[in-house]
Amino acid sequence: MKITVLGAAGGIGQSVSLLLKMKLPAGFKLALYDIAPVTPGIGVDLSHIPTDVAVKGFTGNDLPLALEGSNVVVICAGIARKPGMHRSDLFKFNAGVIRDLIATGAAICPNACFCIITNPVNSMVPVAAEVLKKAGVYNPQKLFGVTMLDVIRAETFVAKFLDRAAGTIRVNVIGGHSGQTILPVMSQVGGFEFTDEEAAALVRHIQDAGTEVVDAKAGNGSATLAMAAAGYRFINAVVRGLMDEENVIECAYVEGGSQHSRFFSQPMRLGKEGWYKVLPYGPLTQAEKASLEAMLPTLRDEIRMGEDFILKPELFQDQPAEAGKAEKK
Ligand SMILES: NC(=O)c1ccc[n+]([C@@H]2O[C@H](COP(=O)([O-])OP(=O)(O)OC[C@H]3O[C@@H](n4cnc5c(N)ncnc54)[C@H](O)[C@@H]3O)[C@@H](O)[C@H]2O)c1
Ligand SMILES: O=C(O)C[C@H](O)C(=O)O
Repeated sequence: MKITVLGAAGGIGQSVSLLLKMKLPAGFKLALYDIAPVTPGIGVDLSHIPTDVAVKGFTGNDLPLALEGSNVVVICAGIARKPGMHRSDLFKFNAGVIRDLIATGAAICPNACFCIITNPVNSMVPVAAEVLKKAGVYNPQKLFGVTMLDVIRAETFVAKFLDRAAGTIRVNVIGGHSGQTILPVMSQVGGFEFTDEEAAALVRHIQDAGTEVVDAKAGNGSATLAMAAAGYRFINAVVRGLMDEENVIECAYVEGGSQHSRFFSQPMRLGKEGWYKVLPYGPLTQAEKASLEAMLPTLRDEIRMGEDFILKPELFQDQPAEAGKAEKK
């Protein structure tokens, strides 16, 4: 099996590539691509780690070589937030990056699973879907927005709050990956009932965690290391599904599993052909139902923006590639 990381020279790209090189099963191939000319060197560097995962870095015009024969394509290419920015401020620049990378993926490895980390995830996945559709190769079961970072944050913060060992708590996070569209389902955390105030404080922390990192890094990027850990957990789940392991369940942002919006994040079973069954996340409390209803207009607008970028490109011609609004809480 072959995994390709696009944006592999970046903060997430290098860290997730290290995890993949160290943890993928023997016999796997790992291809790294980035426009940064250092990428072949990153491949050489990683190749000195004693695991039986063959790794090679590509740059420039060699994107097709990096994608050739790929089963899983991980995309973390593009720009990241600086303090004061909303994820949607990355839209125009990153939408162009996703459009071009996915177009090549559609031509070279149309049957791969495409896992999109690049922000704003809520809009980048619809961009990718429309490009794949135009190319006649769209399979909704193989296109994922990676929302796993919200899940690992939720699991970390809740375990700490409950004074439980890290890694012993499971939390589903539904919706999308920006501000109020991130909805951790606190009412379904096994074995504990939060008060409304406790649940609201934990939800706020999870929703604001990306901004917390952006502010703490003070202009030098956003989350990379926790994202790499989350990315590895998700890619590993996709791979285990492709290898026909049973009962592989994670949350991801996909098309076709929800009545709420065209794309929606929720728990799902992964298998030989990508995800194949979304799973219930349990009954929501009144407060959670209200939060879900409140997020839907934003989520649907962010989805429409991604679709329009491909279907109505004229709408975007006069916009600057990067604006600078404050992140909405
Ligand atoms: N889904 C999530 O939960 C999540 C979490 C953290 C960050 N992100 C997003 O991931 C993206 C990457 O973040 P980062 O911190 O690694 O950024 P980074 O700037 O460190 O790395 C981005 C890399 O992309 C490369 N790149 C740019 N255009 C490219 C292209 N056309 N082809 C190939 N490579 C290209 C750059 O050269 C750079 O190496 C950002 O959009 C960020 O907002 C998402
Ligand atoms: O917040 C960001 O811009 C990066 C990422 O989406 C995160 O949640 O950390």
